[in-house]
Amino acid sequence: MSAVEISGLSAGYRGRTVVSDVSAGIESGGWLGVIGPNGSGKSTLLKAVLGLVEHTGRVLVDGRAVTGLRHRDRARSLGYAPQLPQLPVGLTVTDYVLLGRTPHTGLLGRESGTDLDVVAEVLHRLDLTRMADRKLPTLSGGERQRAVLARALAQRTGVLLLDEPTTGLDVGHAQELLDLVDRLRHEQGTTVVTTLHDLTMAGQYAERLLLLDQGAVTAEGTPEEVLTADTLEEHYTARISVLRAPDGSPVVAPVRAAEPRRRA
Ligand SMILES: Nc1ncnc2c1ncn2[C@@H]1O[C@H](COP(=O)(O)OP(=O)(O)OP(=O)(O)O)[C@@H](O)[C@H]1O
Repeated sequence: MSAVEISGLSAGYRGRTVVSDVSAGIESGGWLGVIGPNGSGKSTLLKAVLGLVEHTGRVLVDGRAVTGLRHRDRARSLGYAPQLPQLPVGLTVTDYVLLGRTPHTGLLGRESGTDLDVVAEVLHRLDLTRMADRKLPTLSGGERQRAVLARALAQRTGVLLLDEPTTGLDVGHAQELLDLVDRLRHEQGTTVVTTLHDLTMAGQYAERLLLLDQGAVTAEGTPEEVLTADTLEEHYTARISVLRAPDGSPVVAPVRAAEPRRRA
């Protein structure tokens, strides 16, 4: 169980600020969805929470400052699945997911029976058992995406930061993955922060949404509050209708222009 408190977080690269003064609180077992157009700073915000990019401001996990944690302790409390991970070509799926256990392995760096059990369970949950011995480059894009999530889940952290976890997944596997993350938060109190481009899914799974535009928070609240046609049209420069699913949740539908655009 881990509560996350972000206050006044700004971050950037080589002196250029791309995330400005973001504050957000996520209670233990909560799910915050970070949305926003391309380049608005979503990935950078996640990296700043992890301390991977230059930043100012504060991130507390259960009241402890993340910047004060040793690398190993940080990796025990924050699990991260990046959007574009570097995948070591020579590793099998099992070896790669075992890397997620590194913060827990003993001084000699040998994996224990518990580590292997955790990996087997995570592979099973993500429907990867059949591929356990395959080399990473032989996986399809969606299978690779699930292996990246498997590695983060194997870390068994109280907080999961997932950057576009459904990229490249078909709708069934995307739902399966988000359902699994949702189960973890209900069963184990895992606190979740995801970036998602699929706004309908973001609204269906996250309890609260934070909309970034040019690095600043432009809307924050429940999916019903944030996913309005006016707000989305303004910040995404898009034509949007917000429909309702049978359960009343917002369905964000792009609307095609009446006149086809002519090529110049
Ligand atoms: N390593 C880097 N060095 C310099 N600039 C960077 C770096 N990574 C990202 N940026 C810039 O920071 C800004 C925010 O990028 P970021 O990846 O956080 O956006 P995003 O909202 O996650 O985008 P997308 O939806 O396209 O994935 C962009 O202008 C991007 O070009």
